[in-house]
Amino acid sequence: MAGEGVMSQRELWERYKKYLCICPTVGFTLDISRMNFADGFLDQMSGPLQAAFAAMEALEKGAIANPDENRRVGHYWLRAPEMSPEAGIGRAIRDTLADVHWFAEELHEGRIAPQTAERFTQLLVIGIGGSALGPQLVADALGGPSDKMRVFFFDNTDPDGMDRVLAQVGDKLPETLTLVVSKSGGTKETRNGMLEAERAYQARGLTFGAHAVAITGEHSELDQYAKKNGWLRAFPMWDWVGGRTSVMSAVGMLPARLQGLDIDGMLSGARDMDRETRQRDVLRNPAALLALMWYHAGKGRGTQDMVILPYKDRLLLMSRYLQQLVMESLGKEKALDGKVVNQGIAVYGNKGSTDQHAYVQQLREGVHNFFVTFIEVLKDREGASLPVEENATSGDYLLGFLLGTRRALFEKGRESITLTVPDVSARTLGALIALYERAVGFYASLVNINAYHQPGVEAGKKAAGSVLEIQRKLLSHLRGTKGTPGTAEELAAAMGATDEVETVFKVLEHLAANPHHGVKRTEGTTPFGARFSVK
Ligand SMILES: O=P(O)(O)OC[C@H]1O[C@H](O)[C@H](O)[C@@H](O)[C@@H]1O
Repeated sequence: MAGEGVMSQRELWERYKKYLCICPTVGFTLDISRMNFADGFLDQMSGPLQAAFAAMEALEKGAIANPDENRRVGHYWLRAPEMSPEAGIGRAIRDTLADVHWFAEELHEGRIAPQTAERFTQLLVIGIGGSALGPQLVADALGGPSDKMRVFFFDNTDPDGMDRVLAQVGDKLPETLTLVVSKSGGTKETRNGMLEAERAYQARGLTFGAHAVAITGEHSELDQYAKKNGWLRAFPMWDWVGGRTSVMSAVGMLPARLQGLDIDGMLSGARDMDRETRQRDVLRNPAALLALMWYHAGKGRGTQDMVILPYKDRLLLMSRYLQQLVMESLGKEKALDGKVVNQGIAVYGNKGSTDQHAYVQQLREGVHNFFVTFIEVLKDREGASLPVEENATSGDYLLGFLLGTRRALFEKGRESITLTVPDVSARTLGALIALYERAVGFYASLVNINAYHQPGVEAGKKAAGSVLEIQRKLLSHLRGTKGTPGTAEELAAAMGATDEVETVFKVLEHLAANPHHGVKRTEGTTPFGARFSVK
């Protein structure tokens, strides 16, 4: 099979009907007719898929599904606490959710109030990775003019990025609640963001703790800091919830509820999708079908990139969210049996039809290393639409462009999945997230990897730590020599770090570009001959 050149429209319609997966409880359909798998493929995969179902069932019952970290994997319990393997876990989930509702209610009513203003009206969320991407997606997808609080994010250690956000908050800082979110409680970017926020409050004569809430693991560094400094509250994160699947814990639920969003709707959408994706009949299970299509597209080795194209502005951040969920879960060096496999699937995308005017040219004609997932949203907007032409609205065009692009790609043998959802409501978003969480879990089983750890992330963090260590040594050396300038090579040698001369050079260039440490740069005859000193 090689696209519409080979299959007639009539045959495609038959294929569409044959394979369409309908999820009645959430109103989704998943169409895999434009994936060129052979007729026997689903049968062929039934053995490995049954094993994936069994592994998922064990995971949901509380098995150690993350063996490297010796942890359970409990994000499905967050929307079905009665399924958790211990009563204590179920209780913790319910109590935390009740607390989230209570806290938001108290805050909206002004019974929990800021130090000097009458009410909290703004929300600054500080976190990174799984502690930011979910909350950002939810805030952007579901937010609107009737929100109870305006939401901002620090999701990096970029000083200018933080200045930009604080400038937007502006005079409303006294009415701003800051949530600091970190499962481990030790992530440096988040720690830095917290310290920068703290300084901003102090600069206005405000006590940070009276405006701050932590969401973190018990006894973490952040938890201790929050307690010591009298923060308003700390909400828990549990070790059986991974960062990238934490959006339905307090991590996502607290900011969303504070914003005034329907978190119960989100949880119910996820719960219903979980039920749909527990079915063992593959044609009724959209998560199993997704995982199988990923396997088909990339031959179980991730050779094809996953392009996520929602035709809806509100779902713009979906691809960013899925980038972490898919790539951090599936991008692994070793299989569960220790064999080197270098697995993963690359994810990118923004939104249609916008991207049709950017990279879709390459998708149709260029290097053939991807498959597309179109996300179609049936509901155009609240209320009626303007006719932009006779019998056509802007929303009709959106569908026209989606179907047109899908056809143009398929004509060239480029495959796509089409996921159709009714709207962008809290329920739909919960179901969408749940669908991908489970698809990732199934796919990980199909390729025999641990989806729930991230050993590769540590290497970068450690290396960053040693850069900062070199900088500390360098500055103390420069201060000790009282203004004697040196080149990067001379300074590295003097510090006994000849091998690290490139790092020394990069650090010096950065220090000299910023006023804080008082490092001065004098031009040399070559770029590498510049001399550096501290006054
Ligand atoms: O929530 P935190 O502990 O601060 O972690 C934030 C993020 O950073 C880590 O490096 C992990 O790779 C992510 O999975 C995690 O979501």
